[in-house]
Amino acid sequence: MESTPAPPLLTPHKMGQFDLSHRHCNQSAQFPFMPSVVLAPLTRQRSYGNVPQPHARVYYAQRATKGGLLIAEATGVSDTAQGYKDAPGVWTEEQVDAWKPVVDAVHAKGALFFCQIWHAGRVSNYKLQPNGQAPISSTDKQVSPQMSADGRLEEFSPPRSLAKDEIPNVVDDFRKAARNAIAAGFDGVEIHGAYSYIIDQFLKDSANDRTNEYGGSLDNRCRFALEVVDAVVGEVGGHRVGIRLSPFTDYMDCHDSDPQALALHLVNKLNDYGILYCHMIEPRMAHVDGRR
Ligand SMILES: Cc1cc2nc3c(=O)[nH]c(=O)nc-3n(C[C@H](O)[C@H](O)[C@H](O)COP(=O)(O)O)c2cc1C
Repeated sequence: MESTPAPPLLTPHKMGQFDLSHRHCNQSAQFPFMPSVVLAPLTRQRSYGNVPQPHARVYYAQRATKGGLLIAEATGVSDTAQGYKDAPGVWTEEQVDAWKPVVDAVHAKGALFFCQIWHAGRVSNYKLQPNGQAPISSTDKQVSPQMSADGRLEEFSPPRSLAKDEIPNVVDDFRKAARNAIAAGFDGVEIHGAYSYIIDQFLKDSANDRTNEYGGSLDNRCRFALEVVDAVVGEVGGHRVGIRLSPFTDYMDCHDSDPQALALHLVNKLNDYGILYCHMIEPRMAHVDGRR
């Protein structure tokens, strides 16, 4: 009987300074459905009051193995970052302290743990915002109501387009969140630049209607994303910074008229920052993927 070669999934892989026990394989003709053994970030909405709870230790430790890599669920960088009730944050001391035992539990199993730092931008509503204010974004265009996975109609509030002089504060929130994540013990951070949240809103021309240096040309639309990368790398070092991008997704009214040009422009620019990895959602997945 002909034997099929074993997929090289369980072979060690060096990712920068990190020794992983399993490869993060690409799809190939030989292995068309090659899975990844990195735990993808998955929003759980069980961090009551935006504070990680003791049950998160069990949840993440159950998914940790020696030399494995886990990416934590989208974790808010500030009190305006929230887009889902009870998503965790990493902007307060209480949140940082609450993450510590979760990170320790993952490390005790010998795995690596990155925190996905996130700002929802306009994918939010008044109820989730401090003092019931409008969500902030690249634009004041509202996301149209969307059907959620469980069949409910999700509604979003009209956002407020950030003034140019407010943008550095949001960039700084990402920087501080990265510092806090490292203080909590995470091995690194993944900047959430995908799936229609604030960074994606600046990147894509359906959601970025700005006319100043943060809108229009590719250079201008990528400016916010790259300022975030620069700030985060400056704070914690590129050797522990990854980014997730989805130029090809069309989700929450956030799409681009030329995603390939956007993707190429962005990854070329990212080369200047020496980051650890860029996880780009594949075009083939873009039409089926992207719940969050
Ligand atoms: C319930 C749920 C929550 C998710 N939360 C996040 C998240 O917090 N951050 C993120 O980048 N992606 C999130 N995603 C997207 C997943 O990480 C992943 O990209 C998607 O499920 C496709 O993965 P697959 O190709 O392995 O099925 C979420 C997906 C689901 C279904």
